[in-house]
Amino acid sequence: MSSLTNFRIHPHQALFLFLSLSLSHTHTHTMSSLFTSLMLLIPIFVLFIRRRRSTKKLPPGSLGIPIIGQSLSFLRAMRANTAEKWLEERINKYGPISKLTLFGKPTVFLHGPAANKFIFTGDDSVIANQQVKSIQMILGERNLLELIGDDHKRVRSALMLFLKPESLKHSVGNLEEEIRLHLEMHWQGKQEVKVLPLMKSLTFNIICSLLFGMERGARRDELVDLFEQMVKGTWSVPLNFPFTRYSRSLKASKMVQNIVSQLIREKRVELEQKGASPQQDLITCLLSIRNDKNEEMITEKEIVHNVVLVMTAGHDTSSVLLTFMLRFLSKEPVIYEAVLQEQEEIARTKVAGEYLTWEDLAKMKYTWRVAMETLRMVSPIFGGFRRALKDFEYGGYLIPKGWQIFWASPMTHMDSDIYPEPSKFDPNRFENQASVPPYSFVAFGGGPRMCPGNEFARIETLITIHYLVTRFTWKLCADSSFRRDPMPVPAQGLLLQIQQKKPL
Ligand code: HEM
Repeated sequence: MSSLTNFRIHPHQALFLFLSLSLSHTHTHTMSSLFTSLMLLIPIFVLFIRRRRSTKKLPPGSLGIPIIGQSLSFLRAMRANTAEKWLEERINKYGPISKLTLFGKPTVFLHGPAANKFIFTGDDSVIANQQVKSIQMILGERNLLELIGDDHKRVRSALMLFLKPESLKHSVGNLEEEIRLHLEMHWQGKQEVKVLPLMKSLTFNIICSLLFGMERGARRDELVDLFEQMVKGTWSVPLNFPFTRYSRSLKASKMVQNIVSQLIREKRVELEQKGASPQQDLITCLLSIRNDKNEEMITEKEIVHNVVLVMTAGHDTSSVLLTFMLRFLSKEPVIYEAVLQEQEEIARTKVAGEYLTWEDLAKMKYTWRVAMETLRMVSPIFGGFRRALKDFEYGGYLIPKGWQIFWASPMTHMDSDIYPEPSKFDPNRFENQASVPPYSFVAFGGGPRMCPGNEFARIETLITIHYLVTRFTWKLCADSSFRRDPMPVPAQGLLLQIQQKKPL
């Protein structure tokens, strides 16, 4: 546990200490020496109690109306893309630690790299990663975000078997095929495209095909519609009444889980009866992990809930990154030229139709810096929640058991002490990554729960950008402002005028 955390001593413990000391004296001394001891101990006891009380302060701020608190005003700010300003005003008013009520629970908001470190690496017997009720009910209680201790390690290592770079190396060709197919279907021959929905469809198809081994067709189409419906309710007030965003989302989640369960049944048959390779997709890989007694180590419920999590965590995030990269590249001609040059150099080494290799991806250093700068300025994940499992102190304030702990990436990413001129788009900030202070770039989180899909996201982003800059030119054709819902959504989905300059 971080040294910043001091546990409280309960009043009965202090009293017990006091009485034990006094009584041990009665065995050996006279009444007057007992009296003297008591007189000496009373000021120490009073000081002890005072100290305890002085550390018992709750953080500044107001909890507002129970359950609702500041949720509606925060969600309004998110939708108006003023959530950074909303939080900045809090920080200016109350400092980096303040209390509020979000999504039905008393919450403490913590700001800054030290707070990020504390949250990401905190002892999980004190800070649990439990999500807000609305998210938990939608994604399922056995998803990785809800698991702690050995359960978290077991399921996370199972996912990493598939998401680690050594395994992903073999997926570059398949990934490239999905991307080419997408460009042939949705970009080739078009003059105008709406980027965000296209990127969502691309990243969803990539996940369905590479991670779930799910064929294109009616089932994938049904899944994508239900999924969109499901995601909309993740950051909402958890009121389960007919026609609320939240209840629609819960209903969609049930249907998504049914589709995934059916898929698992099919994969189990393929694995047990048709000798499918465990490496063919994530679901088959999870089904094939066995203990000494040849029992499945990841339960069916865990597979369902984690497939739903990976869909959520890996699809919208990557599509937002790609969309906003195109937006920044459209507005920054010098940076666009540098990306183009890097990608053209790689394209020149290929004959028509030849696939990119793992080594090619390693050469795309500048393009990845552009991605990191995009993530700094428009993080797909605005922030996240943890829950206090015990009373603890942080920064001199008491954080009571049961409260939520809220972190928000944009507040760190736009801090001018860490990133000079934070509103300037400058990928060279990441040229020397060692110069970025720890826990200051938190687009992928940090610590033992850092995003396990970051390498997957890197590969799909680099290959997609390679094709977009080397095969097309584009121009923004409308307003490029955006709102958060809860992911960043550009106005009109980011409309681009495009022209194909080379065959795919
Ligand atoms: C640009 C793309 C992505 C971004 C910005 C992103 C961001 C994040 C962040 C910030 C967290 C940590 C949340 C927290 O600690 O509260 C996280 C966790 C997670 N991400 Fe990603 N992610 C991306 C892509 C992906 C992909 C492609 C996958 C899967 C293929 C994925 C799967 C996960 C999972 C399973 C977790 C939970 C990890 C755990 O609790 O141990 N993410 N992601």
